[in-house]
Amino acid sequence: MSELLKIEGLSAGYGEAVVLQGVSLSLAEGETLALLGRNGTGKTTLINTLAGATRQHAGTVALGGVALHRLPAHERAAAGIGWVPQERNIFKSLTVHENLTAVARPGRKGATAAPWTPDKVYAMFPRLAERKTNLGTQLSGGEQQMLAVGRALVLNPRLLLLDEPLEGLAPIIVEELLRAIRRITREEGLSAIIVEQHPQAILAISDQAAVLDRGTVVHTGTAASLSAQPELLDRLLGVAR
Ligand SMILES: Nc1ncnc2c1ncn2[C@@H]1O[C@H](COP(=O)(O)OP(=O)(O)OP(=O)(O)O)[C@@H](O)[C@H]1O
Repeated sequence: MSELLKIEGLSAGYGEAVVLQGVSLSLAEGETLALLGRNGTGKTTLINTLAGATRQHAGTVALGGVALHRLPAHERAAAGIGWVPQERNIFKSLTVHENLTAVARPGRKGATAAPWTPDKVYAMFPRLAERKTNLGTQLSGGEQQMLAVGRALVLNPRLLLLDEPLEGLAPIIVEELLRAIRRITREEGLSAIIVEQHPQAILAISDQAAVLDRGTVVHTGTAASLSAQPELLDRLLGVAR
């Protein structure tokens, strides 16, 4: 499998504050990475850095051979980044359909799966199809999250970044989103990095896992092997047993 993402010696933060220090990670095309760690260990900062929303102090990030770290944030969607931030950031004054059509980009050359269009998003999330003409303000938290994921998909990204996509959602919606994420990554073959507080649910649908602690990578390996070692997982996440 060819390498899609290569992060080397990455240090980044906010203003003069350095949060990530010497982070190196790689991800193969078509794989999903579960990015885990206790609160405040730098997971969101890493996702935001890939999206170009932090200050990068050192290191390189290559996406499909393109030097992502040299691109301003507004050029990263064209380079292949589909970002679903923790705050969702949907356009609340636009309808569901307008949210999707406002950002849609054509599919990528050479992509094997059919390109993501608003209709393909509606087929994935029938709840959104029912709410096509509703404004962002009229959506539940789960519907907003589905729309945020859909909006990243219609960019036809090479790498989907999901920052705590299940946070604060009712169990039934969590199940629906997990099924959709599995379809997007497994059946559609889209590469993704998923930050989550529910490690087992995410490890079950990921290929690789990385754990951050105080802004550095303290563990990398396959998701299956970390999932099979609950004591190691608890230790890495600082959970008392
Ligand atoms: N906008 C910001 N300005 C300055 N410091 C920040 C900012 N956002 C986060 N930090 C700091 O960066 C560190 C890492 O935070 P980050 O949000 O990346 O962690 P996290 O692992 O995603 O945690 P959580 O699970 O709580 O979201 C924390 O010490 C936090 O206080």
